[in-house]
Amino acid sequence: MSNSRKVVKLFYDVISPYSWLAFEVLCRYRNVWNIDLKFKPALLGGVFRGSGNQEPRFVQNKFSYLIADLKQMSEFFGVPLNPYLPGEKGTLNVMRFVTAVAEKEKERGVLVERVSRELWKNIWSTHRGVTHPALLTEAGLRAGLSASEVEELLILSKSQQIKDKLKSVTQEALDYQSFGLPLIVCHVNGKAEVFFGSDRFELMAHRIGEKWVGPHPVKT
Ligand SMILES: N[C@@H](CCC(=O)N[C@@H](CS)C(=O)NCC(=O)O)C(=O)O
Repeated sequence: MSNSRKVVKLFYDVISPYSWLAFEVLCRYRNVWNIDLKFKPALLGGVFRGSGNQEPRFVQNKFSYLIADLKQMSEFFGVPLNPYLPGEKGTLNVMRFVTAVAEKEKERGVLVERVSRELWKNIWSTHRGVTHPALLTEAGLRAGLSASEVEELLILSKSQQIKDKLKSVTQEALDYQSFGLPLIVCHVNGKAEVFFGSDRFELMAHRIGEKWVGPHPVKT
């Protein structure tokens, strides 16, 4: 294996609980595996529309299975999500906000990580929701942004630049033939390898020449 770090892109939407699981595991492994983790905020609704897929909630048996599965995965992965049917009617404004944070800090990825986590908590831990601007502000403050920074990001999130950026990242996921999220794309020797879900890490690790030791790796 070469010493150069492998680029791993995580396409996610905070409406997706499985994306949260994948996000936390990759955040843990980025200090263990020789990877360069890139956050790619995308729109799950756009991925469903663009691929012709539909939300899992429309198939009752699938939905019931997902609730039970998420309870087990939450405990196994150590991510505090309480599965339920969220009332959110789409996360367009939310993911534009996350995109604005990601664009503002460019390569660093520190704030986008914190903001995304706070938004996931709002939907999936405390069930407070996220789409109302006041809830976005509150999550931004909890993530360590100042009130004026949040205000600036909310304005930026409505700009054409950010709308186009979210569209292009969602299209990038579709170009990798995504039909849902999370989508993890690893670049190995210049070739993209694509994995759907938070349950493909063993295979992914094998493909990038790393070792999967479960969802709680020991930090080095
Ligand atoms: N088996 C995957 C399931 C991931 C999943 O169900 N993702 C949802 C969004 S939270 C999705 O996009 N589903 C589309 C589909 O299953 O067709 C995992 O464990 O992560």
